[in-house]
Amino acid sequence: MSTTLRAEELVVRFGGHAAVDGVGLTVPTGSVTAVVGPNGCGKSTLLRALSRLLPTDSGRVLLDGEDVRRTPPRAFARKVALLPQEPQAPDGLTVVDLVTRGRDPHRRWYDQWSRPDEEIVLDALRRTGLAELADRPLHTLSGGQRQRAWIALALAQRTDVLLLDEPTNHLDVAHQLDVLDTVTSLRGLTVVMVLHDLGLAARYAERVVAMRDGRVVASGPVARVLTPPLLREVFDVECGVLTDPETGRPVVVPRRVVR
Ligand SMILES: Nc1ncnc2c1ncn2[C@@H]1O[C@H](COP(=O)(O)OP(=O)(O)OP(=O)(O)O)[C@@H](O)[C@H]1O
Repeated sequence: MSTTLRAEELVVRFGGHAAVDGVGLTVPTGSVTAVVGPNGCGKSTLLRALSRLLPTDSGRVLLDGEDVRRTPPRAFARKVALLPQEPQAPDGLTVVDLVTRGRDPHRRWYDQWSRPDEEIVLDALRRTGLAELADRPLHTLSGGQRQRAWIALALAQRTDVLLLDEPTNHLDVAHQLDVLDTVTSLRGLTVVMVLHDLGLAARYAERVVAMRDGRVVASGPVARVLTPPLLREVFDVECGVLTDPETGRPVVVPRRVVR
């Protein structure tokens, strides 16, 4: 487990507008990074560019030192899994069908479904609390159950890198903690996740990338980035930053908008 991910001077434009505007990023192997910033600042676009879902206008993404445009899609999918913001599945697909697809990059069309594949899928279902719902069609699930099924799919891919766009979307507080405990406790896994909840970012991430207007305003260890002046600059919100007496980690208290 030692896949390295790096972006150099990335630019992604939609029409004339640069949604990602010269972003450089080095993601330390085995670290957990939260990408934060206001609506429309380019977080999802950055994640999609990192996962090669979006072509870049300039700059490059390097995976283990190789430009990802040269990495074949299946090889890429064995190393990097993406949870997009609003994933879509064909009608009628069941939870287990979806999670089983996580094994596709690891299997050739003529390979038999193996015991290890089966165990990996069951493990992903268990870790996301979905074992009981495995045979349910996705469209019959609640929003939070469906979100967990997509996370199970990403886990079943058994990649070194997980890119998660708002993984806690639709989740109740217990499942938010469950999912983030799971993805941040898998040893050696490199996680980059977009989070709107600064409390969760402060609690789970080791590093924070703060974006505004397509650019990285600050990037580094949580306590260095989640500071009142920086939060004001990025979000136009005055915040208090306290220390959780139990964990010693920062707790962000939003106080007022200062536009
Ligand atoms: N396919 C697209 N076509 C045109 N503009 C787009 C497209 N996708 C994103 N944009 C624009 O690019 C900018 C960045 O969008 P992006 O979704 O990356 O923001 P975000 O930071 O993830 O926002 P949010 O917090 O609201 O999810 C926005 O101005 C958005 O309107």
